[in-house]
Amino acid sequence: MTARRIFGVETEYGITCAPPAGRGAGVSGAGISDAPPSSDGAAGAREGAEGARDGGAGPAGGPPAVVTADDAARYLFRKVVQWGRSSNVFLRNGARLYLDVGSHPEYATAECDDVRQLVANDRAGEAILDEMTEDANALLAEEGVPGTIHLFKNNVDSAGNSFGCHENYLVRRRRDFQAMGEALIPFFITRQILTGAGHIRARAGGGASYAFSQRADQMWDAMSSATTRSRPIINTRDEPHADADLYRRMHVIVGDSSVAETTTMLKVGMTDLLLGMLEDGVRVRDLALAEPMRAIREISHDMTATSPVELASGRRMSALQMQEEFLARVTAYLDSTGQTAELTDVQRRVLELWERGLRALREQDPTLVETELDWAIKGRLLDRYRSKHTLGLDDPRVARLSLAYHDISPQRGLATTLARRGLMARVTTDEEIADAVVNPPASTRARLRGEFVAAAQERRRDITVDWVHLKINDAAQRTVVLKDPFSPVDERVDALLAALRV
Ligand SMILES: Nc1ncnc2c1ncn2[C@@H]1O[C@H](COP(=O)(O)OP(=O)(O)OP(=O)(O)O)[C@@H](O)[C@H]1O
Ligand SMILES: [Mg+2]
Repeated sequence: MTARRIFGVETEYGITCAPPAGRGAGVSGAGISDAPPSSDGAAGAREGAEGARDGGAGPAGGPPAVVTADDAARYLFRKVVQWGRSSNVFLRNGARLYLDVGSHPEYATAECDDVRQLVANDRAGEAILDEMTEDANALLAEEGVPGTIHLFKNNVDSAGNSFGCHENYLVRRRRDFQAMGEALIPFFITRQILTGAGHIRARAGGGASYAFSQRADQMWDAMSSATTRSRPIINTRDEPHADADLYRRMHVIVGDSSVAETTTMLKVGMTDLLLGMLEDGVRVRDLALAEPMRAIREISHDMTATSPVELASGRRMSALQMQEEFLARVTAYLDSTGQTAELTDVQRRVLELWERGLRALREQDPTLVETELDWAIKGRLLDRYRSKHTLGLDDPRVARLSLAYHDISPQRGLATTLARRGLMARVTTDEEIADAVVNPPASTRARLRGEFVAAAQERRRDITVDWVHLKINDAAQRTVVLKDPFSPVDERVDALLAALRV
């Protein structure tokens, strides 16, 4: 077995309220059949928190929304606020749900220790937010407010404002955290050729081109302790949510939100395997980039993945060659340490998809991954639609179809239909997702939090919870601090639960 690791994914969602039919309704799911997406309603997905903090502009193009993104977010969270008296709550499945600055919902999965479990928990977040969206739309209808709220699992709106999908990995504390960064920065900059969500990018002189990543153009620094003023690849703010003597939390800011489960699986799974090798002391010094922030953009824009970028050593390598190096070193490390034979099924699937994704690029044959990697699934969808209707990539109908790929609604979005038709692969089952909506991961600290939240809800008791604290708000103010995210059992929590149930 590879070393056990805790990880969690935070996803910020784009939100918009589209005008009703007649004034341009939301994108329909029809795009994958023959009819064009019905209208331009959803094209103006509003900016997320980061855009708002940066003073980003409002949406460009698309009709004016009838309800602002701020108002839509308030409708979305109305029930949550009634229930939790806050728009920042922990749920009985161990996750955190909140409304950040800039009116945009964020779901942070509970701590997971297995990639498949993480994928189910990430999808559970979508299911929870979709249910909230349906409730909010019913509320709009009741109040006679025209419009439909859409939630998008993407990273950039039509005005170019960006919002994030952050990955968190528990790593053992070492003095050479910065040295790990030497290997991780070129890894994060090049993995977009596999895990990018696909992005229609307006060209300066007119027209558009397809790029790997929505997020690449938005990153400004390699490493930094701030995510608001600067936008780093790794956030070095030291907040481990665990015993600080033993651990750090690697907070990864770069990376597109993933729609396909297999893309989430690969993104987190490949990073976990590389981290295991680096934590074991293997160094990767020779792949540092000369100009990381320039390289991240160039690599995103080059769909061949074969144009060379300059390394700090003066050597020139393509993103494809660099990812081939990372994969070769991880595979050799797993072999030489006897871990290959003990990999889990999902870890084998990660290595296989990593290899096949690179082969697809080497052979320029996206059909090798066209049901598994977001950029390829979406690229195929857009290509077929464009050739059927003879449209340019810069046509607004193509932009709307592209946006519908990210709409989390099983009715209005495309993912559910694509999966049903065998055009998008799955990792989990619907049952696993339904389970993750109500139950926390059973193997981590999240289990304790989930039980505590559930017990408090049932007894209507007032509590305060965060990643490490469980507290009953009564005269005794009993608090338990959970410094070990690996541990799903704790006698102190048993006592706390007993106190809640009296
Ligand atoms: N010790 C840990 N190691 C790795 N991941 C963790 C650990 N504890 C919690 N996590 C995960 O980290 C994520 C934290 O999400 P949260 O949105 O609260 O992030 P934050 O960076 O602390 O806060 P913010 O987004 O407000 O800046 C969750 O997905 C959670 O499961
Ligand atoms: Mg967060």
